[in-house]
Amino acid sequence: MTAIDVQGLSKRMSGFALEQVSFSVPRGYITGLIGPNGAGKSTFIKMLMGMVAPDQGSITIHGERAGIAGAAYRANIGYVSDENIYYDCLSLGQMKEIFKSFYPRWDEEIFKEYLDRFELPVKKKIKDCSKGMKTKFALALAFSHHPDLLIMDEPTAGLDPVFRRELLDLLAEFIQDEKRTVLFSTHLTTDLDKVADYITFIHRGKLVFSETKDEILERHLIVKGSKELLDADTRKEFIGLRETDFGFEGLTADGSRLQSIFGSSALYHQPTLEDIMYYTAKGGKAYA
Ligand SMILES: Nc1ncnc2c1ncn2[C@@H]1O[C@H](COP(=O)(O)OP(=O)(O)OP(=O)(O)O)[C@@H](O)[C@H]1O
Repeated sequence: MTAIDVQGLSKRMSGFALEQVSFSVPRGYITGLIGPNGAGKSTFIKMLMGMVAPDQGSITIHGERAGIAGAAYRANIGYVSDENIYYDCLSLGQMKEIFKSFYPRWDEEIFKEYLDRFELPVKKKIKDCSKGMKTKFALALAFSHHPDLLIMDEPTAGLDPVFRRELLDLLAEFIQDEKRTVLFSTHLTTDLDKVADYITFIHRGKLVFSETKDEILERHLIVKGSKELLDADTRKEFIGLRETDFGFEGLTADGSRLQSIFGSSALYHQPTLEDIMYYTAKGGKAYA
């Protein structure tokens, strides 16, 4: 089952273009959206939420076409923005009163539980809250209207490590019934190591891959060797290369192929998600 289906999505802005992005987010799992600064993650998330209109392509959420006009599907989405989208002059309690009127499945008891759990003072004005408190408030709101889908833009940024771990546990709990789905962007790939089932990687407005985390980690390989192994053909096998006077280290997306080419003359190890992001972003331009 698919929660989100994206087909041929394009958006042009000054100095940036999201180009022909197509992938799907499976229902019942946690998908991590990764990519370097300016890759287009927030723009993509805003398109999901109907806050930015695509130039071309379509987004379908639980079978309903997403868009600026069609607001009904949004009641089923718990959304956490990376910006403060609340009124600064209001208290948390006052903001909640406005927010809940948009959500038919609003659950006051759950909201109170999250306020306690996150230690949020209901009378505190939003402008007086720390960044982490605002994120916790956004999460409390999102969890309190029984969404089927959580879409979050860098929810773990600005959170202390203890709460970050707690949030990851909450996400794992959220998808337990296998009908609910989480999509979140992050720069903290260690968060994804812990909870993500699928990874979608966007770089310079283009989709690099969207696959299960296990498949991604299995097929990519870091290769180290002496410079004699590099020639015009073997260089093409790498997504990114770091070269020194003595040797090289590079990332390939087809580990078994490179093992059959270099055999025992090179060293191999499995990359982390951070390695994959680093080499993809730097490409051939990375030097030690
Ligand atoms: N309203 C806008 N008008 C023009 N350009 C924009 C607008 N919003 C974003 N951009 C540009 O679109 C590109 C992608 O930005 P976006 O915020 O989607 O990236 P991101 O992957 O979320 O980055 P980061 O990891 O730094 O948050 C950037 O070059 C940015 O300057």
